[in-house]
Amino acid sequence: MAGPRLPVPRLAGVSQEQFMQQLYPQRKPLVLEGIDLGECTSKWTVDYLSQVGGRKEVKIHVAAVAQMDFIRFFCVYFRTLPFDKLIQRAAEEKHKEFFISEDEKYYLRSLGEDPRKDVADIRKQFPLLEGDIKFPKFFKDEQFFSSVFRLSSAGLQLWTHYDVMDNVLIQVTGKKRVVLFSPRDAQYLYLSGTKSEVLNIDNPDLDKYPLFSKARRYECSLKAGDVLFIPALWFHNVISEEFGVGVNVFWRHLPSECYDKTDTYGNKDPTAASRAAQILDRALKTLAELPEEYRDFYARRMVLHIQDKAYSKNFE
Ligand SMILES: O=C(O)CCC(=O)C(=O)O
Ligand SMILES: [Fe+2]
Repeated sequence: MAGPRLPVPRLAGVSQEQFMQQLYPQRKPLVLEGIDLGECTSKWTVDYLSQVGGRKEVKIHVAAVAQMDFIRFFCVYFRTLPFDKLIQRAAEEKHKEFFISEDEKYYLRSLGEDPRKDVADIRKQFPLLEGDIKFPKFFKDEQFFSSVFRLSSAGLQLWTHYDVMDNVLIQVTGKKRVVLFSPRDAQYLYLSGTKSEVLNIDNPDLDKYPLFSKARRYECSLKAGDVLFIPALWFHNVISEEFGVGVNVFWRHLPSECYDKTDTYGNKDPTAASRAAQILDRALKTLAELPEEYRDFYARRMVLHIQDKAYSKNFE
């Protein structure tokens, strides 16, 4: 049986004050309608983007199947294309020129100039597009982390993952379906790093992933002009129902010193969480010195201790 399904609330005409004071502190996803995004929603056609976005080489994922398999990267390839070529290919269904197959799909997540050192910022990498888009003014300027240009072929599905920044995902053109899961349901998602191993969320293999049926599934459809607020740590899985482009803006929720300074993607765990995970690995190595019966007993006691000391009492 599939888990409970819940709609993501949609709200129109939300002011900065209402967002900051009432909505943001709830740490729940929301679709915001009617936000002033500038001219991008009408201007960013395939022709316009291929002309104005330029010929610069961009790194992309090319998928021979719609559901990208990030675990084995089976049928997913990393390639580069000039931006204008990418736009044209991603917007068409069958390709005359292709890497793997005539119906391959494309995904762009834009990167910084030097992806190891710089965060993505659409205003720097695509300066001619900057004037067309206004970021929602919900956050303080100093919270800004990055702005990422995203582009996807129709039908492509991005695996379920979490990011560590607050996020406003601006759907500029095209439609997509986004399914979200609460950070509190992480125990049902079979995580591998920041990603869930359950690729087929609509028809999951429950023999392999029985707990997945307990995960509460929040769902929304985004159309051009919609903005989805994804709080940090909320899992999201995205299917592009049509070819479309979007921009997501990551904002820091915590003070900047809490984040990993080498993170350019917005998905490295806060440093205190990584340090705690390293200490836990050491604790596990120490427990391994005991025979199984004792290791099991003390491991269970440690789990109870963590639950008692570190779980929040405020969450359902
Ligand atoms: O809409 C997309 O293509 C992916 C969105 C996403 O993962 C993000 O904004 O963090
Ligand atoms: Fe994401």
